[in-house]
Amino acid sequence: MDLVFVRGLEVETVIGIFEWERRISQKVSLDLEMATDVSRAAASDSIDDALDYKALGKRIIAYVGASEFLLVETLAEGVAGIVREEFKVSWVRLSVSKPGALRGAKDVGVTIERGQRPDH
Ligand SMILES: Nc1nc2c(c(=O)[nH]1)N=C([C@H](O)[C@@H](O)CO)CN2
Repeated sequence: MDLVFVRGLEVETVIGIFEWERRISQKVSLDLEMATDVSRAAASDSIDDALDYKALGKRIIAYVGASEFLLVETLAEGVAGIVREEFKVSWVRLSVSKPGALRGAKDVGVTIERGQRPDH
């Protein structure tokens, strides 16, 4: 199995369960790993045969930036759905973190996996 990954994708969005959080934007950071087979793209050297991380990143930035979820769980599920349905990805592992949301911790958040992970 091959992977295309995106690490540390930072987006400003409205997110959080507290009243003060509904009035501000906060930074979330996303890490994605997506199953793919890079051999066709490697053979053709064409972006048309590749899982385009630029197009994917732009779509996620637009989605996350416009969202107003309470929980990082809901945001993660929404992003995973877009990756799987719009970009035809069979398996994705996705972390959404909210840096600084917990005093004393560098990072908090969730990691989810969706879809069938291909055999190695
Ligand atoms: N499992 C979760 N726990 C918490 C979340 C969340 O989204 N998922 N959110 C909060 C607050 O919004 C917090 O981030 C504010 O600092 C608390 N726990």
